[in-house]
Amino acid sequence: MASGQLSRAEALACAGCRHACHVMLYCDTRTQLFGRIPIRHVVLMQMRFDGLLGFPGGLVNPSEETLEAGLSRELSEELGVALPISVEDHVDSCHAPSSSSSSRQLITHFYVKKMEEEQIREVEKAAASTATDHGQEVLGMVRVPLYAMQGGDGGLASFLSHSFIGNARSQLIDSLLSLNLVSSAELQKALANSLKIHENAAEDLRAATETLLKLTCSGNKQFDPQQHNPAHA
Ligand SMILES: O=c1[nH]cnc2c1ncn2[C@H]1C[C@H](O)[C@@H](COP(=O)(O)OP(=O)(O)O)O1
Repeated sequence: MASGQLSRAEALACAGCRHACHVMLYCDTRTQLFGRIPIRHVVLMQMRFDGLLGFPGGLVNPSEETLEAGLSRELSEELGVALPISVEDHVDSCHAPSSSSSSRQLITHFYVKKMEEEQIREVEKAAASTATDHGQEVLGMVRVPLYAMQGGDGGLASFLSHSFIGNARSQLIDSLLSLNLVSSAELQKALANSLKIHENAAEDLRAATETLLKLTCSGNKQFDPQQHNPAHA
């Protein structure tokens, strides 16, 4: 067992811990992007309310429900379908990085479930139409692009450079590797390109901040606070 990981029994024995369960739903596909780039697999993630990428799921109370029943309940809220999740779908449990929002330690339980392509399409449709969380806690489902394009920058590398909640990025990378959805060479290239994209994005953000400051300053020259403050009238 990798460091930081817990057995299911150890995790459930943790008194006072909070528990969250999330699942990676995926399928094989023969479809090709632009009729030439094999998509190979559809892997579902979601854009959360906080602007971060994560897997569907949420907090579960093991004193009231099993981890799997709790996960299935969360999925009906987020995806609009109550997918049955079983103990066999469980991949690992581990302590989440500590957060300032709660003093109680969080344990995250991760599951992986393989589905048929048609079932994945049904999930996507329901998530955007009947799911109660759509547009609120979940801003939308997204498919993870597993291919590389545009000299290696586009596709998986670009996707991995986004911001993820908790350990969701490593849950994705570990699963892609262990399920052989992407080779380790492809992943290494994607991660190396992702780091470069991240550095360029930091530059872009600095430039955008400077532009905003300049615009704010030039705007403020036209707006004379002395004239608009009743105390100076
Ligand atoms: O995809 C994830 N992978 C690992 N940890 C995650 C993921 N999504 C959320 N989390 C962590 C961080 C969150 O604070 C808790 C609770 O999850 P959340 O989905 O926000 O729970 P609720 O919908 O509010 O029940 O788990």
